[in-house]
Amino acid sequence: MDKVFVQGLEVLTTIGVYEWEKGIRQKIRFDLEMGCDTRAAALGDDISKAMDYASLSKKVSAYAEQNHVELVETMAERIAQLILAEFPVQSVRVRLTKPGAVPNAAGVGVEIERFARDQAVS
Ligand SMILES: Nc1nc2c(c(=O)[nH]1)N=C([C@H](O)[C@@H](O)CO)CN2
Repeated sequence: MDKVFVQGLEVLTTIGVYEWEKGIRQKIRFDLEMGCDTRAAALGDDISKAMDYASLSKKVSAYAEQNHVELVETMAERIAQLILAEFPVQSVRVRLTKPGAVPNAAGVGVEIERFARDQAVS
């Protein structure tokens, strides 16, 4: 499977389980990997047939800035669902890092992978 990726996308948001975290904004970092067929875009050299990583980055940043949750798991899941719903991808891997959240650790976080084929149809 071809992959389009976004590495190290940083967003400031309110995220955390502790009371002191609910009144501040903290940096989180996304590493995103989208499984999709890149051949049509490559063949036509055509952005309209591509999984546009610039547009995807904008949407992910806006969502994460504007929506406040407690757990990194919740944010990662919602971002995965947003990408599956709005972009032509077969799979998405979301790695969310919260740098500096734990003393003496460079980062903590979660990585999930979700598949379009597993989404419910309505
Ligand atoms: N599995 C998780 N553990 C913890 C989370 C989390 O989101 N998922 N969050 C916290 C706190 O918000 C922490 O980041 C503050 O330092 C603790 N454990």
